[in-house]
Amino acid sequence: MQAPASIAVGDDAPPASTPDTALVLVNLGTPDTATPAAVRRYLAEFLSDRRVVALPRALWLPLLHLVILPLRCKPVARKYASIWVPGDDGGSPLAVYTRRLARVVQEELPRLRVIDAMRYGTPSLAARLRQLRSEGVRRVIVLPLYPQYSTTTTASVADVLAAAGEGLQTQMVDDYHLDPGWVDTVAASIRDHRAAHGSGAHLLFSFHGLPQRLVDAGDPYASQCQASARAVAQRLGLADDAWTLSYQSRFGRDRWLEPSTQGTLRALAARGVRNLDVVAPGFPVDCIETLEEVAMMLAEDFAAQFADGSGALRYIPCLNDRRDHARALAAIASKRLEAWH
Ligand SMILES: C=CC1=C(C)c2cc3[nH]c(cc4nc(cc5[nH]c(cc1n2)c(C)c5CCC(=O)O)C(CCC(=O)O)=C4C)c(C)c3C=C
Ligand SMILES: [Fe+2]
Ligand SMILES: [Fe+2]
Repeated sequence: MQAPASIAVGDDAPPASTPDTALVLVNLGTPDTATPAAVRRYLAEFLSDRRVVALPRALWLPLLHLVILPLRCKPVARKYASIWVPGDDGGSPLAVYTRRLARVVQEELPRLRVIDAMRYGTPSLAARLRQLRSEGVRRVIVLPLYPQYSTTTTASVADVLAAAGEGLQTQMVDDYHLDPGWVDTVAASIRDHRAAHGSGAHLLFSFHGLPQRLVDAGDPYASQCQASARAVAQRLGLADDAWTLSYQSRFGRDRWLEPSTQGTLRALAARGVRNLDVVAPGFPVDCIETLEEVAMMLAEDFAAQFADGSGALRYIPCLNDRRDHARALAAIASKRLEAWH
């Protein structure tokens, strides 16, 4: 389904005189409602992307539509319902926080037009590019909200830009996994959380996983995750044995990156770590993978490792619409802008 070329309502309305340069913050995408039908629509688009699942189409598409989607859409819709943000400005957390983040980045960059877009679902990146063209925007900086580059995520945004960016001068930020402003902001969010809620005995960096096969084929994602975690730990002055990196959100039967977050939580519990802080700096905004998988399911699993009820996983929220997050992204975009002058 495609949105009309110009949807200028509410927050989407361009300022009276539209700047000729725009910044588009692109996130993965998420269902429009917490219903099995919407989840099915979203997952069908997402999981049909060859960048995400590279299996031969003749094998994968029947498996996806006849087995995976029918099995998955109902339980996943229930998960989304458990984290849905209420209110007029509510919706799926990923959509809500991406939209709010774009508004704060807009405040930081008054001379640019700043909008959000999604790789899958709505508002689609292709529709946003059409909208910007119709508003008279000539130059677009595309900033995928993936701090670490992966062929499955970042390159897929580049695919859309190549297909739908005609008539626009475009630049894309490939990654920002060691950007000093971003590293500072992640470190500050951990420090703030520890100051407010007490410091756990250990810090776990949990990143979204990836099939090992892609890493073996040269995807830089895992090494960028490691570099990000190390940089943040260094910024916090943490000793090497005070933090661990792991990968969450497995999907399918392939071998995924190790160690898994669930296995790591259990190993840390067995080692006697009772109070564990978990942060997910691969996710710029909170979503089903952080709020449901980590803050609900994995937190329960961790607590269950201690029969006397003494264990607690403390989830540190994503950067979301924090002012320093918006400033860090604005600075990354501004650097790209300078390259154009
Ligand atoms: C083969 C499958 C998948 C790959 C490869 C993959 C890579 C990948 N994903 C993200 C970020 C997010 N993924 C999210 C949800 C999600 N991811 C997959 C599968 C793969 N991801 C599925 C099936 C789902 C949907 C949820 C479910 O059915 O369990 C999300 C959250 C979306 C939301 O609506 O909240 C994010 C964000 C990265 C960064 C990445 C590769 C590096
Ligand atoms: Fe994913
Ligand atoms: Fe998940």
